[in-house]
Amino acid sequence: MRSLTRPGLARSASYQFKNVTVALARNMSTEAVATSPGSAVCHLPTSMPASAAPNPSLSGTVVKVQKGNMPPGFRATVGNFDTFELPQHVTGCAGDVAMGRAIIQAWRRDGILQFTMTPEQKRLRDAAFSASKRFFKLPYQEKARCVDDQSYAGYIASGEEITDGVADYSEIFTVTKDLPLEDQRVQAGWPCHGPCPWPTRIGMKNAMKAYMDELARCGEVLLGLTEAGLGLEPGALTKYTADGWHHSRVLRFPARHQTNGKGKEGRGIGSHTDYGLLVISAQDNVGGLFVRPPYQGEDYANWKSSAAGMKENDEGWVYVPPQDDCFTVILGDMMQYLTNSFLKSTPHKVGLNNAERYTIAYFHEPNFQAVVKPIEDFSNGDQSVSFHEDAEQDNGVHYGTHFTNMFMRNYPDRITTKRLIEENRYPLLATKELCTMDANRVEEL
Ligand SMILES: O=C(O)CCC(=O)C(=O)O
Ligand SMILES: [Fe+2]
Repeated sequence: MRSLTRPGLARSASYQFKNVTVALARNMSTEAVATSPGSAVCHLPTSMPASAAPNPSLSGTVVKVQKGNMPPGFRATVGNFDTFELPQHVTGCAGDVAMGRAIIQAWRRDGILQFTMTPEQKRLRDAAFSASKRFFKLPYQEKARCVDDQSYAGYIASGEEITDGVADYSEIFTVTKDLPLEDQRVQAGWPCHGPCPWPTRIGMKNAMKAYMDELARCGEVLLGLTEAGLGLEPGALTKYTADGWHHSRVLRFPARHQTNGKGKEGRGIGSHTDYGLLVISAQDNVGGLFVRPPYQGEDYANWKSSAAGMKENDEGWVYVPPQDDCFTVILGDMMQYLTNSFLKSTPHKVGLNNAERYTIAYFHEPNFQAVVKPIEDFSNGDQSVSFHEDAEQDNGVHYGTHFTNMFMRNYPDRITTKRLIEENRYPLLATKELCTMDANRVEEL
């Protein structure tokens, strides 16, 4: 097996560190477990990685897992990720800073972390998964009617989604912002804006709405902790998520065919990165997800050129074992761009297993109109990072354009893509109106 070096907190060539005190990523600073003085409400990771107990995800051991767990035909390290218990609110207390730093270290080391579900979150998750199962059991004709020609929301049949030119066998219901036809943005023909074509009778709309509202709250908490961990002003990240383009993919993966869950006839989802800030997922107990931790020398910028298909068949993937009552959180392209790759968008892929698999991925995103700009100065514990001298001299990334590009590429034959092209809507993305969030919400755009 090719040996892969992990960056830990090592500087990348384009970073300029001030006060370089580089701690080993694995050697968690004591600050990370320090409680806030006099605070009873501070919250700490439920399982902090102890430096004495190496995280197996880093051991480099290749493990063959028994049937019914890791999809057959795959070789990967089995992950054992840091698990956090999130606070209800972020106040900026010492505990928030400590947890923010621990969260950042986990993402920089593993590309993924977990947080535990509250009883209420378990209830919402169960209701959403039940609705998902009711939906996918509907007759094909009924599911196929759940399509909209202006938004990308609705049903995606198995084999319809294309990643890196190859069909994926996931069956999906996408939920995007459910905008009525009278909405001004829909009237104006803004790309991707339109209703969500919910199925009738099966209670999916209410279940998904309640689930996504709760994850939107968690997404804001995670961004708040990330701000605290990076030493940023409150709002440095969350200013982008006002009326964020949050969406979800409700997924069902069929059981594999004879092709070992790989290749044209049996791939779950090919390797890719997702587009926005955070992806918060819940999976059932079947297993199929793999993530690729940040490796030195592996640099992708999916907003510039597609990262789909990268390293798909290489060594170095980490299996994400189903973990009872935990959400996983990976990072998206906009988080990478904002932090100048200090936090990288997490490559991941899905293999088909012996049994069908259900999962729901929630995407916590910037506002569709947001133009995201890299943050010039931040810190991570003792380590300060500045991009003043190296900052890319570009005009930022327009999130709505990135989202539209991704969906047009993944669904080239969908009615939504055809209408977008026929009505020449794409150039609207470059107009001032579509590239500027409300000035009260995001300054300096
Ligand atoms: O199935 C999963 O766990 C992940 C799904 C995924 O990567 C996606 O929907 O973009
Ligand atoms: Fe994904």
